[in-house]
Amino acid sequence: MLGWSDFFAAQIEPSETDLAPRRVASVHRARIEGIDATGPMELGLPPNSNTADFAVGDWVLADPFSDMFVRRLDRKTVLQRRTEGRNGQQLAAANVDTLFIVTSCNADFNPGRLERYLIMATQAGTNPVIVLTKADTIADANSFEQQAMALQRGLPVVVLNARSADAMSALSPWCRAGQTVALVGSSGVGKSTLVNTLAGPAAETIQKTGSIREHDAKGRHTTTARSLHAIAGGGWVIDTPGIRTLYVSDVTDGIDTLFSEITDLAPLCRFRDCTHAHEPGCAVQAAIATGELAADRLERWRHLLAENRDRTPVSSGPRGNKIVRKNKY
Ligand SMILES: Nc1nc2c(ncn2[C@@H]2O[C@H](COP(=O)(O)OP(=O)(O)OP(=O)(O)O)[C@@H](O)[C@H]2O)c(=O)[nH]1
Ligand SMILES: [Zn+2]
Repeated sequence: MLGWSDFFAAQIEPSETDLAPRRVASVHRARIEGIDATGPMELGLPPNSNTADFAVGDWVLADPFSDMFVRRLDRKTVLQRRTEGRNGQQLAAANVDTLFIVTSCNADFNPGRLERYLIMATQAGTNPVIVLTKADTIADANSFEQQAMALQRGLPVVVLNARSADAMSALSPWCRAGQTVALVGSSGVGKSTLVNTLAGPAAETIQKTGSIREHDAKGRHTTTARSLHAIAGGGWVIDTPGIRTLYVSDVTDGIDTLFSEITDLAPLCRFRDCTHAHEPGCAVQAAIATGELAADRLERWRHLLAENRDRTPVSSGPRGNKIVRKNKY
């Protein structure tokens, strides 16, 4: 239910069996909303807690009667976005199994941008899937599909018309019971259309029963939108504004995975610290000379490495978002 799995169940201590697991459905400045099999509820937070420590998709343990928050469970995956503020990272979504990287069969298609999304997905610990929308608007989507497949080894690529009923079945392998998906991509590529297709009638039901009416600090009535939606068949889709566009920083592992054909060649270079730029005996340059590796691919690898170096704070501690950080509760 709700994406609960052994990974989370195993974290519950014997003393915690009376507590209720709840999933974070939306995060606001002063409060968070949870959801369980019985429906949505507001989660009570201890004084001085910071809602920025929570992400949509988090699993928490709460008192089943008061809905008081007790403890957040370790995350399986976490998607973060870089910000100018405080510690430079903002939580976008947690426990996302599959990230649909959405682009369309037109001018939006940009290998460089897709590579950034792929890096981010790997870094967060989620499985990327490229979703190519608007296949119905061109005669042959094959060249887009081929280009997308060339981006990373073993990368699933789905070509579809987001507005057709087939879109649901095309994406269903990643939306099974207990699975959580999220979508990223630029404006207008069809993310909302896909969320509607996936969450469809279920989203409306939740929206109807779920919109919590309450008083904000000034005593006004506010209604808030949920960011976690049920998919027919038991999966969940996270759709928060914060997750729709994300940036690259501190992503060395993701870059290595994305450019594995370059990473694999590096040990064959004469110099161990070869930059693959001008050194003699460079296996990467040799692969470019034979046409085995595309020169623009190496160029983008170099660019992303440099960008990552510039943007990653030196004192950032253990690398990667994948590492479950000790939380303060
Ligand atoms: N023909 C066709 N139209 C599509 C397809 N996917 C989306 N559209 C249309 O493209 C427009 C933009 O789609 P949205 O779903 O709003 O795009 P979005 O990614 O959510 O955009 P933002 O909300 O700005 O991030 C809408 O008019 C959709 O109906 C598709 O596969 N084929
Ligand atoms: Zn080299």
